[in-house]
Amino acid sequence: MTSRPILLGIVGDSAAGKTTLTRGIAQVLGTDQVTVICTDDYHRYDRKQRAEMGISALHPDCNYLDIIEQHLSLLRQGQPILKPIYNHSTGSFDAPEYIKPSKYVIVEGLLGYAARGARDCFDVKVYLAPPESLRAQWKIKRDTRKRGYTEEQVIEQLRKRESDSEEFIRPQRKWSDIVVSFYPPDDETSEQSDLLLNVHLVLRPTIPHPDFTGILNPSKSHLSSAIRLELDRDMGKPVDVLEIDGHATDEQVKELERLLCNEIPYLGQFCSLEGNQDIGKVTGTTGETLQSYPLALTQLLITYHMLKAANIFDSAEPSLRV
Ligand SMILES: Nc1ncnc2c1ncn2[C@@H]1O[C@H](COP(=O)(O)OP(=O)(O)OP(=O)(O)O)[C@@H](O)[C@H]1O
Ligand SMILES: O=C(CO)[C@H](O)[C@H](O)COP(=O)(O)O
Repeated sequence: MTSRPILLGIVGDSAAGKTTLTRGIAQVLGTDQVTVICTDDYHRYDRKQRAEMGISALHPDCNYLDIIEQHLSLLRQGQPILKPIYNHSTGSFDAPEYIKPSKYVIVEGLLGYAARGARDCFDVKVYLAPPESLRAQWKIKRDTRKRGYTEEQVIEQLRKRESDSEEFIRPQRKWSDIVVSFYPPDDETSEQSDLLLNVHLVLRPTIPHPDFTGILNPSKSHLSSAIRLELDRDMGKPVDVLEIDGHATDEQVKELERLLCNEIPYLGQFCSLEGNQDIGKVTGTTGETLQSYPLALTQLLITYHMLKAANIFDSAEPSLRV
């Protein structure tokens, strides 16, 4: 088993779903085994300074990318870091904290793949790319409920940041091993459809993915109404695409979970239909907690890659989680 920490990158624009995805993966791996770092902590300027300078948090010049590179490299070697803290409530910085990496380190944020030295530190790289209309809906909901903004302020911020999103955030998609896009069926964007979101997973051949070819077996044709494996192109490069629809039945989800867990039985105990209560959880429109199968399966797939990178192949025992 690999003794250094395993690093997972989760990159995407603001409110693309990084924290939501991270939470479920950390639960599967064991929260005591996971260190989560958010690269918002490496903003160079506080909120007031950014407003005065007319620079957005998405701009590389607005972030200490060199310190991110250095810290990721230290974490990968198992060394501790003194991490800054950006406080989203006050818009300024708190005293830094001393962080020792656990067995797994999840680094989520806006610009994780912008510098080569940083992206080379990751064992698994994920990029989140929901349709912009859905991201705007998520951002309005999150920023008005949890970050004290009005809806008008969030819409204006999205408008002002669009050019930086296009120039600095979206190009990072090309460095990822997996592109995750949750999307509403039939272009429907009503909040009620959150639980029924489909997921489109781009699987680049930059890491070895689980053997999903069972899906193509004629004996599994009943899966195709909700689960499909296809060949496509992403940013001009050939890729496999796994589609999981929000309306997948328990039986279809179980079959996909079996394929996923075939190589790593340890993962089996976290399958969403085998009694796991935590994976795939999302907060619904009125604050209630709901479970999404496409989200659960996405979290399982990414966890599969973390365990593979750690070289845990077939243990059913949490005791292996050193
Ligand atoms: N897969 C999903 N299904 C349903 N809703 C989701 C999903 N992912 C995210 N959301 C919604 O979007 C909101 C924003 O997501 P989240 O906080 O995970 O984004 P983020 O990328 O971490 O944002 P930031 O970088 O701005 O901190 C969540 O509060 C949740 O309501
Ligand atoms: O894009 C963001 C990532 O969450 C934030 O907007 C960024 O961190 C700046 O924060 P604030 O809204 O506190 O000024």
